[in-house]
Parts: sequence; C-alpha cells; structure tokens
Amino acid sequence: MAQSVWGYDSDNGPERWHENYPLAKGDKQSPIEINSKDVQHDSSLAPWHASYDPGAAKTILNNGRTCRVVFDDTFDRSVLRGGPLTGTYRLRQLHLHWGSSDDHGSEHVIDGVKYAAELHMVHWNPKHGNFAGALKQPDGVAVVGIFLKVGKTPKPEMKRILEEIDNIKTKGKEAPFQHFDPSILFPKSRDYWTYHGSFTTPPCEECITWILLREPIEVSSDQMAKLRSLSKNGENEPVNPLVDNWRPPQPVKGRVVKASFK
Ligand SMILES: NS(=O)(=O)/N=C1/NCCS1
Ligand SMILES: [Zn+2]
Repeated sequence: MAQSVWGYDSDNGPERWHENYPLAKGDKQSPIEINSKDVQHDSSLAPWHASYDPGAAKTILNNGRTCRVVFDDTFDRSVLRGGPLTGTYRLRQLHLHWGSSDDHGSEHVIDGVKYAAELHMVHWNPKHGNFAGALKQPDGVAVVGIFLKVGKTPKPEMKRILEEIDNIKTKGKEAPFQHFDPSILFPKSRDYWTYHGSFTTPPCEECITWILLREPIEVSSDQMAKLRSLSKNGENEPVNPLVDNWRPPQPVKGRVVKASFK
C-alpha cells in the first residue's frame, strides 16, 4: 500500500510536511504552546455563541488520520458567532487528535500541560463563498478547540461518538451519524484563549481564528482506549493503530494570545 503523502510517521510526519507543503514553515502556524504569563486579557472580547441544528449531523468517518463527524454546511444551519469573530461561521466538521497514552495527545500545550486529546470543531465564513475559498483568507475559518482530560467522571455526551467507533475501525469506513448537537460537548465555562494560526494538518493554511476553551472536558481511560482502537490501515491490511495524530507546537513568532478571562 503506497504511503499517504503526509501523516504522522517518521517518514511522512510533521518534521517533513514542509517538503510538500511549504506553508508548514510559515510565521502563523498551529498548534502553539500557551504560557499564561504571556497571555493578554482582552476585556473587549465578547462571549462566543454556537447554535447548532442536531439535524445537520450526517456521518462519522475514519479517514486513516482522525475520526471525523461531518455536518451539512450548505446553508447557515449550525453556526458559531461572537467571541473574536465578525459575522457567522458555519460548522463543517469535528474531529480529534490523541496520543498513544493518557499523558499526551493534544496539539496545543497549556503551561506545559499536554492533554490526552484535543477535539476540533471546524467552522468557515460563508462570505468567502465556499470552504476552499475560505482557506485562502485570514478570517476564513474558526476552530473551537476542546481539551480532553482523563478523569473519574467522564462526560456522558462523549459516549455517542465513541459508541460509533466500532463501526469505523479501519480507514475509509463511514457510518451514518445523525441527530447530534455537538454543543453538548462544551464544558461549563465559556472562558477561552484566542489567536491567529493555521490548520495543524497539511497544507497548513494560515486562515484560522483559534478559540481554545480553557476548561477541559473529562473522559475515562477506557474511552481513550476506545479511540486508540481505531486503525490507520484499511480493512484486510496489517493493523496500524491510529494514535499520536498530533502536530507538536510551532514557533509563536511574536503572536500574542488573548484571553477572554482574567
Ligand atoms: N486540525 S485542523 O482542524 O487544524 N486541520 C484541518 N484540516 C482540514 C479541516 S480541519
Ligand atoms: Zn484538528
């Protein structure tokens, strides 16, 4: 089976992405390490609001690099607004990044803390016509990032996604995933950090307003094991566990991270 052009292995991983995707060496790359001492509280930052239509959820997919839930984004059906954003952004998909053990897996690192996983809800600005057009704009995309922490009181709302894992074990597997409002995954607090960055996967376009929620949600170690039971390989190929699909922190290059909280 030919190697995919990019991935997370030694021969196609983050250190080599720039060979085929030059943007990966840009000045506004993601993820980054966030150090609270360098964060600037911005009292002008408004609260953010998501209004998602559960009927917009369509399918869940294993694309060999992550587990992704896809939503109908053909009109303003599930939208994000407020916070650092101008206008409304349409929810297109959500996916996760995770480690091979509970002590790492997130992409953003907070005061040295690596969480077990990081969930991304990807939205795009319809003023740019379509998703492909939005990728070329600095205000084209908004991603809400939620950290997953292993704890004793797992969030029941994560169950719905994890229950589907058994149906999408191998690369290319897709299953219906309907009647799902992802805002049930949000933690209690709406506190967030925000900065301008990029996709954490190639081609690494620098079109993202990141909204990272300060409060992690809890999952159980068993739930993390479930996520790690996904495979990179296709059916009837040698088993290659889908783990450590995270990009390490990139140079901040003078960017200032704003906080909605003190
Ligand atoms: N991890 S990420 O959300 O920055 N990368 C993506 N690539 C295509 C859609 S989302
Ligand atoms: Zn992501």
